[in-house]
Amino acid sequence: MSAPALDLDGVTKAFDRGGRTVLRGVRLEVRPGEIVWLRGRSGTGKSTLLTIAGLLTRPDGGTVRIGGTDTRGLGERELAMTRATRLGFVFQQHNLFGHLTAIENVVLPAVGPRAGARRRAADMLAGLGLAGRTNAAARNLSGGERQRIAVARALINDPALLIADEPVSGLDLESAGQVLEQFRGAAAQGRAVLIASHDDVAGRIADRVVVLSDGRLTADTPVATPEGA
Ligand SMILES: Nc1ncnc2c1ncn2[C@@H]1O[C@H](COP(=O)(O)OP(=O)(O)OP(=O)(O)O)[C@@H](O)[C@H]1O
Repeated sequence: MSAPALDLDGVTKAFDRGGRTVLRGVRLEVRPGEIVWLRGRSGTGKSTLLTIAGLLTRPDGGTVRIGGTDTRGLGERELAMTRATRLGFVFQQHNLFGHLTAIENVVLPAVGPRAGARRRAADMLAGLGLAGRTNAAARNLSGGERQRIAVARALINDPALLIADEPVSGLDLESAGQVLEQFRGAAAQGRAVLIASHDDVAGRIADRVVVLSDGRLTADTPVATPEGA
């Protein structure tokens, strides 16, 4: 069996000021092709957990393995390279550059030859029903279109693990459904997907749900997929 795309073991994190311990020994595996939905009340530390899983924040203790590689020994350059080539991120605020076109935003983080990246980006945008919007400035697109472009951007380097923090928050149901379909497609291609979301709609695509409470993942319940979903 292949290594988990993400393996967190005994992860702890406290923030200096106020001395709050946010994570108290989190254990989580996400396997290739699996979609895990991370839930928890506001302020419980979901974003903190995602930034640790995404190698943007170092934990105080515990291990973070990406594709079986222990990241503790990696320096900043190696962490940055791992982030760029093996991880994809989607945030609540799509973080697109408004003055750049849709395709320019998707290609921006591409590693390797530009021409190939542009072809892949154009294919992805076409697959998202955005072929006609390829050269539109991001600021002129709807929130749902921008978030679909943000997912395409996260996939440009063919990451093994996709990490999404509140990716459908504020979107109407149809747009949210389209964004979630992209995650489902990414998982069908063998990518692992970890989504933190307050929206129950995330349950439509999740294989598992884990709940963060008091610094630990306290529940790990299979999600029933509704008929026809
Ligand atoms: N850089 C930081 N410095 C100090 N405290 C922080 C920092 N980042 C987060 N925190 C604190 O850690 C706790 C968890 O925050 P986090 O954003 O991870 O929660 P969350 O579950 O994602 O919340 P929400 O659902 O509201 O987005 C909060 O009390 C927050 O104030």
